[in-house]
Amino acid sequence: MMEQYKGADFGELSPHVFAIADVAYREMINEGKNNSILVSGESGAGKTETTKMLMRYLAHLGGRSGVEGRTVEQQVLESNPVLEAFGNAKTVRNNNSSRFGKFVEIQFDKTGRISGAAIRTYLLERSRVCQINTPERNYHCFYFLCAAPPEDTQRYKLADARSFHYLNQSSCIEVEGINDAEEYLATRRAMDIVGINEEEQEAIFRVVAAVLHIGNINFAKGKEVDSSVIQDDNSRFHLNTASELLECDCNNLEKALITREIVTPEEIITRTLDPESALASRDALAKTIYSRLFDWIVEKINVSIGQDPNSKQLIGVLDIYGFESFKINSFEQLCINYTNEKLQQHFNQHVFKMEQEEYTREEINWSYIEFVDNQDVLDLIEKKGGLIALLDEAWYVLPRSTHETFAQKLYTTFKNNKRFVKPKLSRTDFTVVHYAGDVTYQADHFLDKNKDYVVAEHQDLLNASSCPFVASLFPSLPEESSKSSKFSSIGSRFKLQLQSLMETLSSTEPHYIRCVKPNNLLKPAIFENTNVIQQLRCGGVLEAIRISCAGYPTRKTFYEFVNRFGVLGPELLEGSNDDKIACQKILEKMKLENYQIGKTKVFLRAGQMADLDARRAEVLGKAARIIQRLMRTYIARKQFVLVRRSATHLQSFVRGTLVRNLYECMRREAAAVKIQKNVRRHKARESYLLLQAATVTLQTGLRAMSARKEFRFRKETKAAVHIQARWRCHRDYSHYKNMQRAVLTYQCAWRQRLARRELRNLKMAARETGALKEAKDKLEKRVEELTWRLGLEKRLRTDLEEAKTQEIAKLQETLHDLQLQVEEAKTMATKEREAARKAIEEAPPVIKETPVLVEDTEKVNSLTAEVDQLKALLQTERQARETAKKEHAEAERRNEELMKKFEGAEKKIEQLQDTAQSWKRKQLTWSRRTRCFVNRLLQFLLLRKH
Ligand SMILES: Nc1ncnc2c1ncn2[C@@H]1O[C@H](COP(=O)(O)OP(=O)(O)OP(=O)(O)O)[C@@H](O)[C@H]1O
Repeated sequence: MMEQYKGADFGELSPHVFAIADVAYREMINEGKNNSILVSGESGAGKTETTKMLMRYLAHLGGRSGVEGRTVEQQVLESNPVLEAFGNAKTVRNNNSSRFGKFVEIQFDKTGRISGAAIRTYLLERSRVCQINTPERNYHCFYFLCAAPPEDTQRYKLADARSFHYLNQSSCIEVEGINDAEEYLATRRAMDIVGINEEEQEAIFRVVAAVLHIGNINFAKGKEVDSSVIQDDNSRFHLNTASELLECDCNNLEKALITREIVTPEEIITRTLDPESALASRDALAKTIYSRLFDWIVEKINVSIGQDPNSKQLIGVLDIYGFESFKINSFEQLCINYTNEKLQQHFNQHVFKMEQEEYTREEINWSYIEFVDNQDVLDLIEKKGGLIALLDEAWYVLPRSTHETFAQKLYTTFKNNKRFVKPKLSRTDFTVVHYAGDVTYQADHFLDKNKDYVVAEHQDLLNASSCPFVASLFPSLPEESSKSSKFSSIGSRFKLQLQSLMETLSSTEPHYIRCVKPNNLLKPAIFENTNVIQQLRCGGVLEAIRISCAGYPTRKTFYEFVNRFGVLGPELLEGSNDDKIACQKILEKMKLENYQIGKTKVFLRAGQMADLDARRAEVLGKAARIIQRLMRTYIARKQFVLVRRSATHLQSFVRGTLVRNLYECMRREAAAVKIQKNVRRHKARESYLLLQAATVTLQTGLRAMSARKEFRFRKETKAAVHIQARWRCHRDYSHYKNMQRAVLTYQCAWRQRLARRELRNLKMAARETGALKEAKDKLEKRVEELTWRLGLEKRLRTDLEEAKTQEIAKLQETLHDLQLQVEEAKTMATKEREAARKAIEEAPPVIKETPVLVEDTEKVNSLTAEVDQLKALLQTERQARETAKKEHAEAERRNEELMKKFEGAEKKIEQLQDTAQSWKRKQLTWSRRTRCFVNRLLQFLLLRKH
């Protein structure tokens, strides 16, 4: 809704409080005038709610960012819940009735932003603190505090609201739609925003609690006449608690409640008070404390929000108590209704009187509209000799006056006043015919309620409080001022306040909002028609509508008009200096009707001004568009040139920077590549070296393995050759031995055969010839010679074999077998020799027995042949022996060669073993290096990871 009404023409949209606020704001901005919005209506008609909406709308229009997170407009808005908590109460007509008047001045700076605010309050209903009737309630703050969190209520020693006299006079404790506990917290939050700190809040609620405790102090008759004492322990408890909360002396509080000091020129007389007067004193103290507290809160809010001393423009919003007419109407109602009379008067003045007076002055064609003027009611109340004056007089001039004498005085004074009526059968009541209706007042407490002074004992008591907050509520007054203020009346003070308010309002452009209460049931959507029409009539709304329809709400001096609307016809202004004629020409050109031209002003009908404004706006709009176009062209070009130049500069700079960056990048890239290259090379080298080391180790291992294999193979081969050699040697030797044995056997057999044949031949020869005996001897010699030779041969052979055996035994144990065989052969040879010797020994007897010579010769021949054969055999044997020797020598030579080879092989093995050892050492070195490298690599990877 706010957005809808923002800047909308008045009357364009349906009536709304925002429309009024918008007009006021626009007028203030456009014409530099102060504006005020007067919200009026009956109690419960919605004035306070309307005021809050107005403030919210103005805050919306003129909102600004504030200091420390709290904006002025927020503070202004949040002042409402605080003021409502302490100044509003449930009444018969309204569950949230404002019991004080409020005028909020919202100040704006040149730009139309809210720059400060001031709240003025009027006449708080003090009597409500001590006296309420069902179904009304006391001020909300009392109930809020009683419903506060337990820690707070315990701190203030509070109990249920029903236990306090000031609250339980009415049976209404809770109000539908108000959650006191939540409201307590909301009030505290609002206090925070408004700028009342925690300490001050604490003190405020302490004072509120003290007021409740004061209300529970009761008095009983004292021993002396017209004296009183604290009634019971309960009362004393509340007395003590109140003094604790107010931080004042308990005895002094008691004394201030039950005694009075009368100052005479001679001495100070202390007078005791009867219980009734003590109660009155108690209530007076409670009322004074509460009203001072309320004033302090208002003052604090004003200080906290702050005022803008430079502000020239303001919008005032007036929310003042509505017209009241109850069953019992007292001094407060008179004041309230007096205020409403004043406001009605202001309305009349502005809407009817001043308007019509101006029409007459300007001599325009106008028939006078009648309206109900309430000036006479105001005269009755405020004029010299009026109600307020008589009230002051009754108290100030005639101290012995009672409410009855005061009523009588009224009756006599105003018996001819048509606004004053004396009700029949009444001695103290009087009726005032207000603009909104007749109200009958009971004059019973008028005199007391009009007295505006603080009992000196109360003032001294609270001024001496050790709590700075309480003491500040009752500052000590200078002697002179204390005397003068002691005798000021509430009525006259209120009159002065209203006068000041009216002056303020007169200096502003007023706007009126009339709140109409649809029903008395406090329910929505029910319209009690008679009631509504009554309110409209009483408020002069009907006349106002009439005058708006018939009258000329807008007027401008000729100069102002020409100045404002000259743009609609600039050609009409040429050649003439008369504003009046120019005005007329402009109006004719605009084809307006029913307007009037006065002596100095032009009078326009409702809506005509808006029409002219719209056309003016159109013309100005066109002109503005042209100017804007040219200006924009100029600015755009200028900006373009500037931008171009800047762009060129920027580009050159950016390009330079880019190139530098690029160069830097390239440099870094090259460096990076170099570093990468080196690192990679280093890594490749490391891995290569590692691989190489591993390969060399592997090769060494493999070579060692193959060398060992080769060595083993050679060793095996050598061993095999050796075995083969041994085996062949053994085989050949065996073969030789076998052959030898066979030869010998054969030889022996053959010789045996030959010998037998010889023997036979010899025997035959011996028998034949003795001559053969010589041959026989020769043969024997020959045999002996052969035998000797054979023996020699054998000996030589034995020696040779022995030497050979020794030699072979020295060389190798394996040749032992051969030696044994040789020895066997030797043994066998010996045996053969023996056998031959035996054969020879056996031969002579055989020869002796052969007598034949021829046979002997033949036998000698055959023997010679046989000897030749044996020689040949011996030769063959020798050759065989030679061959065996050679073979043996050959075998030895081979053996030596083999030994040499073996030694060579051993050397090679040793060499290979050395090589293997060195490889092993190298392998160990490389494995150590590899381990080292792996460790370093791991360390490097860990570092990189970190
Ligand atoms: N515009 C509104 N829309 C709905 N309800 C409203 C409106 N205005 C007022 N009310 C209701 O009427 C009640 C009384 O309104 P408000 O307190 O503003 O009256 P008031 O004229 O200020 O009375 P008083 O003179 O006693 O302070 C409000 O509590 C609310 O319930």
